[in-house]
Amino acid sequence: MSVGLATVGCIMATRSTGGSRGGRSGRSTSRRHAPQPRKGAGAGSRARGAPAQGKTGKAPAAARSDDPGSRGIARSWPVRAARGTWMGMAHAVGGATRAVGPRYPGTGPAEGEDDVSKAGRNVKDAKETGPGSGTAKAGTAPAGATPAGAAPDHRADGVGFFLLALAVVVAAREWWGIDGPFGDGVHAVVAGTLGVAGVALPVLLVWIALRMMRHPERAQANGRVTIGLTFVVVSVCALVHIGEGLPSPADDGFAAVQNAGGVIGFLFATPVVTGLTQWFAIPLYVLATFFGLLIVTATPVHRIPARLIGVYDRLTGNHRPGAGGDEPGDDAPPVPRGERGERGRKRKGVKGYVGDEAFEKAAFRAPADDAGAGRGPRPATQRIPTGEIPDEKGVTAVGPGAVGDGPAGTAPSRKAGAPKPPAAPAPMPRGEQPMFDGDTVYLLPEESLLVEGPPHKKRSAANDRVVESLTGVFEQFGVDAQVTGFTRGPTVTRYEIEVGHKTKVERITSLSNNIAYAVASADVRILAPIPGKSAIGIEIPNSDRETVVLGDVLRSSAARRTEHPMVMGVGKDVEGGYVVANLAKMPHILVAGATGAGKSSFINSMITSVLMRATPEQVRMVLVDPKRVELTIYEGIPHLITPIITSPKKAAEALDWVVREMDARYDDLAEFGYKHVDDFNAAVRVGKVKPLPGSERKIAPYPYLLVVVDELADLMMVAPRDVEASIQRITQLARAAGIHLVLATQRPSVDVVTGLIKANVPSRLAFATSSLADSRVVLDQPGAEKLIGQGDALFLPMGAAKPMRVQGAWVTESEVELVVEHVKAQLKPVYREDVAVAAAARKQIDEDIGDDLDLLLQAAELIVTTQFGSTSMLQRKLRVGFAKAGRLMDLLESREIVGPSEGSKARDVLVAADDLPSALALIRGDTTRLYDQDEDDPREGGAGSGDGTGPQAEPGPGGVAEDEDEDDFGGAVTVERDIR
Ligand SMILES: Nc1ncnc2c1ncn2[C@@H]1O[C@H](COP(=O)(O)OP(=O)(O)OP(=O)(O)O)[C@@H](O)[C@H]1O
Repeated sequence: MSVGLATVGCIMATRSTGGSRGGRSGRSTSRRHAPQPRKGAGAGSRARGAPAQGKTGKAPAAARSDDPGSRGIARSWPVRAARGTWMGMAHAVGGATRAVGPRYPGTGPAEGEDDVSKAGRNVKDAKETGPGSGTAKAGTAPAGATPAGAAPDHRADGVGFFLLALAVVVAAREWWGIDGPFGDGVHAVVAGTLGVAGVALPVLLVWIALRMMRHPERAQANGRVTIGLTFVVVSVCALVHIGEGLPSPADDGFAAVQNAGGVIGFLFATPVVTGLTQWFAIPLYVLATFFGLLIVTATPVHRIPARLIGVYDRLTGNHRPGAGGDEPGDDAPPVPRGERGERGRKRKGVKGYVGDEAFEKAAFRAPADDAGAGRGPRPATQRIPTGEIPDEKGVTAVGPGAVGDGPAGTAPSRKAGAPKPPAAPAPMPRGEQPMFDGDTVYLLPEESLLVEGPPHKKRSAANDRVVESLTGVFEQFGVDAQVTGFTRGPTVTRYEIEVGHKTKVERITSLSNNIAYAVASADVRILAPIPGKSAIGIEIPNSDRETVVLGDVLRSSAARRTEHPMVMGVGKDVEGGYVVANLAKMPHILVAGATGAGKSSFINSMITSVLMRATPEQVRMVLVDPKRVELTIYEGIPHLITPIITSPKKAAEALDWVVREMDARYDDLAEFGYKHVDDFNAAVRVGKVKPLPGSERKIAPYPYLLVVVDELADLMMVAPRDVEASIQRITQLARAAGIHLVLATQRPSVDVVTGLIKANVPSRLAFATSSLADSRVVLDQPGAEKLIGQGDALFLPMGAAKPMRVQGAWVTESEVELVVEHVKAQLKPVYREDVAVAAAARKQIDEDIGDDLDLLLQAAELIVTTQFGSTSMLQRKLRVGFAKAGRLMDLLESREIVGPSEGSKARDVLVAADDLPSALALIRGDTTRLYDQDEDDPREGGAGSGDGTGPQAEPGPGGVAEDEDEDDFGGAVTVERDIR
């Protein structure tokens, strides 16, 4: 526990703004060479840290601007003393300011932080230095941390203190009328500049100062506030000046200007009124004032009503669920990226992301004329509470960046000299979630780490040749049809054919072999008709195909439109639109395709997308890689909750752990009355979830858990029943618990992708399959057998009626390496020990069963469902010998599933068919599942009703969802039509 507490307090997730926004070089320089001071490190340590930059020959901008010492300017002692005194006073005032009012991680010791955690944090601070920071001192931040924001509270305190002093000076003259040459000078400046509005200046200065001191980390928000206030001040001065009759210094004297809108009022009001009359000027400046206030309060126009309700609730103390009043305001604790913008929203779907398309729907398409890549919100620097992972039955919850001193839970690192991973904390009572106190700064990887692809071609000579060939075929066979156009995708082009008045559509479909012959391609796919169009589509592979790079997909507006951490870049559709999907909305996906079709590449893109967009405290992963080669590159990333699992047996056990984790989450949801983990997290973040009386538990948000299995067949070979049962249980319930499965297989046969798995994994992605039968297993329809490999896929997200053809996004190994290097350099993984512990515990229970668990489960299921306790039936159905069947029967008897032997008669079956799940759970030794799911488990309701879209409630793939919009692939997917 103490180690857990010592781990981390909060992470500042910073999304770099890309090269175009500048500062990139400075940032990366500092990442590699300039360990920045952690919060709390004194100026001295900052100065000491700076020389470490010496390798590059110049210090990063942030360090240079922040630390005079780094500029090498020798200061005399009086200057240093004055500066030290000023900063000391400023920091004392700043600290006092932060100590007043609600606290949140990042601006001081969190509530409840104990000495141990503080001490632990200091240990961590001392240990954590970035790679390459050979000279880094204790107390320096991990490399890459807030270069521009080194000790933001120190700087902000200095500025804030100055503003406070200024406010006092202005108030002394403007409010209390202190006379004298100094006072007159102040009045001349204040009233001369702002006119009568200068009276409000002290209030404004105090407000800005307090804000800077209380939220030093919100550099960006402070910038926004400054812009908004500028609008307000200028507009108010202009309005006052108009109201006072537009005095001018030349005609009416400077005193008249001072008594009106000041120089600002004069400069902004006079030209507008002269040019456009005051009937235009007054509404203009009223609007500008209003606009400025919206900027200051970060209120989009459509959120004004919700904000007003929020203000009302705050004033009246009214706690309205889902209303703005309870939501974090500008001055409330910062909310993690992806969960912002929830103020004032009524709950509909997943709270906190209402209005976010990727959350509202499982799949969505952006219109073709959607703005291009590079637009949309760019996640900014922010501080977020670190990912404390809740535990199961006392499961230790540990988060990234923890530093311990024991060997347990060590993170295997492929890099020589990589920092030693921390020890896992001691187990805690069920549901306990240790808080992470202190500051850890985490930067999301820069987008520029992912390369840009070539611009998309809308037409090429190859397309013209195909049009000629198609026309030739129609002429040759006397079919009245013509090519009316085409849309070129990266891999295939869809040619649109319109048939003549009396021509049967079948005439075209029957020509498919001739068309394939004419265009010299075996992979011709005919859509008759193209959904939503009176035209036939003929998809023909491009002889000059293009690679879709992941970087472009993630930079597209479709991806930027949402900040959801589980949004991934899928690729491009057949019209060249970018496709992104929200894994949380899938909520589980089956990825299948023949060897070499592109599954692993897809999984790489998926994991890289998550690494690019999500902090370890937002998303944690369990990676299962029985092939042992595909995912090893991710070993040691802080998003991992357990080392990459390569043994199929262990993988089956890990799935079992996921079930337990899900159960633990559900217990919390039930206990605190929330239906979805997002609701729970939002409530935790605003302090609405309080530990039960007498409990010392510290409640923290749950991260999403992404479980990736890169070869389901290997798991199904070792423990089919167990794996199937775990998958079934996870997929049925896990959505509301924030747990999502990605199952990949190159053997989409019915023994691997069983009916049970299919029924519960609603989203499917089929790469080229080797047979039509495989396509049917994956998609419930043919089509995948005609795909051309190398990332060409049919994507059928949950709720979609028809699959969309996409070319999967491609990310090179070197890009992945860069991203992985970036995340690993910042935090070390902290593994959940209970994954292994649960497995060990189970082994003991199963000792007398030995390797027969799976057979025993099948036997129990057979006997209970048929209510017929016959050994020879077991022999027949399970294809086992007499001795084995007899042994199974004995085991079943020992577990009171069947009665004792009655000679040649069948044994009594003691368990009713309805109680089968409990009986199977008993055999597995899983006591947490000993309840009747259908009747007693409060969790069932939660799952289905989290947002009303549990897998069972949804139309499955192939099923037709109501309101199906052709362009709206069920909601998990966005397609952006800006073609690049
Ligand atoms: N999206 C893509 N864009 C371009 N090329 C791709 C894409 N996906 C896969 N490829 C090409 O296909 C090759 C095989 O892909 P990948 O390894 O992902 O297949 P796989 O289905 O995982 O095969 P296996 O099951 O054997 O691991 C890659 O090495 C690459 O050359």
